[in-house]
Amino acid sequence: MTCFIGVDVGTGSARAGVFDLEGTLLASRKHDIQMWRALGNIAEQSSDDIWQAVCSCVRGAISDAGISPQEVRGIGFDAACSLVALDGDMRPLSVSASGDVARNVIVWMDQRATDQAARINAKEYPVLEFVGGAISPEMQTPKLLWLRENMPESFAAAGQFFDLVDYLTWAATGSLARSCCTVTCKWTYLAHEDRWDNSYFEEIGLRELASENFSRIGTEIVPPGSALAQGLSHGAAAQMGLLAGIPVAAGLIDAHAGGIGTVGADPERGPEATMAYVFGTSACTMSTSPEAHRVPGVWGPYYSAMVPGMWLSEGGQSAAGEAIAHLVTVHPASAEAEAAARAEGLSLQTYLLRQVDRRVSEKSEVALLAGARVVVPDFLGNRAPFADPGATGAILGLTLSADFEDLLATYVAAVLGVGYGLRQIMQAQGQHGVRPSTIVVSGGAGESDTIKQLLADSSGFPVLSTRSAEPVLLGAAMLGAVAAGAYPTIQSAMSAMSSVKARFDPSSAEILALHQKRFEAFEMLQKADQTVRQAMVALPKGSV
Ligand SMILES: Nc1ncnc2c1ncn2[C@@H]1O[C@H](COP(=O)(O)OP(=O)(O)O)[C@@H](O)[C@H]1O
Ligand SMILES: O=C(CO)[C@@H](O)[C@@H](O)COP(=O)(O)O
Repeated sequence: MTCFIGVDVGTGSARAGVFDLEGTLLASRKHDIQMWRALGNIAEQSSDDIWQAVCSCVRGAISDAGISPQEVRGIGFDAACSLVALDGDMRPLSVSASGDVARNVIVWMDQRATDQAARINAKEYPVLEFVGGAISPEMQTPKLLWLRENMPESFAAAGQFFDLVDYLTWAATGSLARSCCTVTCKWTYLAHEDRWDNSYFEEIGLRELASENFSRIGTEIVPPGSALAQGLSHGAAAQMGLLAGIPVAAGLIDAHAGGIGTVGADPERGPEATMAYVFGTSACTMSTSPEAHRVPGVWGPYYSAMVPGMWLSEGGQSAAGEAIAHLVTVHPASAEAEAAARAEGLSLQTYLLRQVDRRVSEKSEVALLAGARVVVPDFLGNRAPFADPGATGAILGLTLSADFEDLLATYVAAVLGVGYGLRQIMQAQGQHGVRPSTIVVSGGAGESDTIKQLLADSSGFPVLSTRSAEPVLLGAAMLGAVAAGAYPTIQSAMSAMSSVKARFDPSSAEILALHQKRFEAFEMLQKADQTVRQAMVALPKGSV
């Protein structure tokens, strides 16, 4: 048999899947990864912990698939866009105020660099035109500047700074090559001109990186799917239970792997008409077009960062699945629901979804269970379309009810809030020429048909699901298949390995009218958040 392995490292877990040449999933494994959180939206991880989780998943998936290591012909990686620091001997280098060497990863959602991002955005650097008009504190150059300013010894001692997926491919092969996807989307590399912008680094305060010719952040920039070095190293092969020398592909950011794993599923429409919605801890909208579109607040346009040769516009919601998880966990009925979920061997969210399904005859009627509760899930700021990292979450329609039905109302309202955020991004993109006609969903929070119907109704766009239950992992495996030469291009792997399974059209006019009203309430509440925050800034320090 000819098999490919896809590895996906999200915010909360690492997963590995074994796929055949047609993209059928033979087996997968998941392993949670550790995260340290602290006040001020600090979020740190350990690259060693992540690597161990990856190796354990790969070993487990091969064993579950019942295949021999000889049958694995290629391996591809994707990961959330966290920043990894290694010292001159390529060992973990702490990025943490705790000094703990294990904490050498600044997670993408960490907002320590908010001031640095604001200072960068106060000037009109040309590179900002290729990140939606404003750099986000989630991206790497503000984070590097934070390190330079707050931990100068660590900054100086660093041997390499990697985006997480480039770290993983280095750990697998020893190659220091960076994927064009990571450096373009998160590090301000200008892929359409094949260059870094020296003056940007010199002016923002990262002069050293430019004067060393970018040797610590990437000098060899390669397309995703390129075969790296001599393939899997002996050391990595032993840890994964694979053969040394298997082709290893340059990787993708996780959202982009979700895009590759889904947007080719409908070959008649093509990637341009189909937008990927990758709904996990965060949510990302991935739209491609042959020409560059500048959409304020939507990241990009990024050249060749997802589908080769196409421009990418990337909208996002920093807290999506995470916002839903947060709200249901803090609800008074959560302990009771957790216990019931545990008894059925389900996660709390899956249990709630099953309970919701039991209460309606049509999926679209689930929206009625939210009653007058409206949620704005901007708990980690608003990534798109407002590029406002200071935005906060809001909830309307609270009463003294604290029972299970009230928890279900909060759950449904939170899912719909994510859907209305998606609708706002679609509207903003549409005004600037990015107009996909359907949305294809991937990610752990978007797996169920009920959620897909709610997304179709709340956004107003038809939603597709793919045959693969694990499209993000599939996207990573496609990279492995391309690196192995099983497919000549990513596009050919996309159309051969994925296909559409089902379509969810927006529901009846009556249901859509309900969503229109709820969307208007959502926007009112979001506006109130902006107004209140502006008022708070005017108050004397310490009074709030
Ligand atoms: N039924 C559900 N309803 C809502 N959210 C869900 C559901 N199932 C999982 N999630 C959310 O999906 C997220 C995990 O998705 P996943 O794609 O694995 O994330 P990541 O790749 O970011 O680690 C979590 O935030 C979890 O709370
Ligand atoms: O920022 C990006 C994509 O650009 C993601 O890596 C980030 O949102 C994290 O994604 P997940 O929520 O872990 O799937």
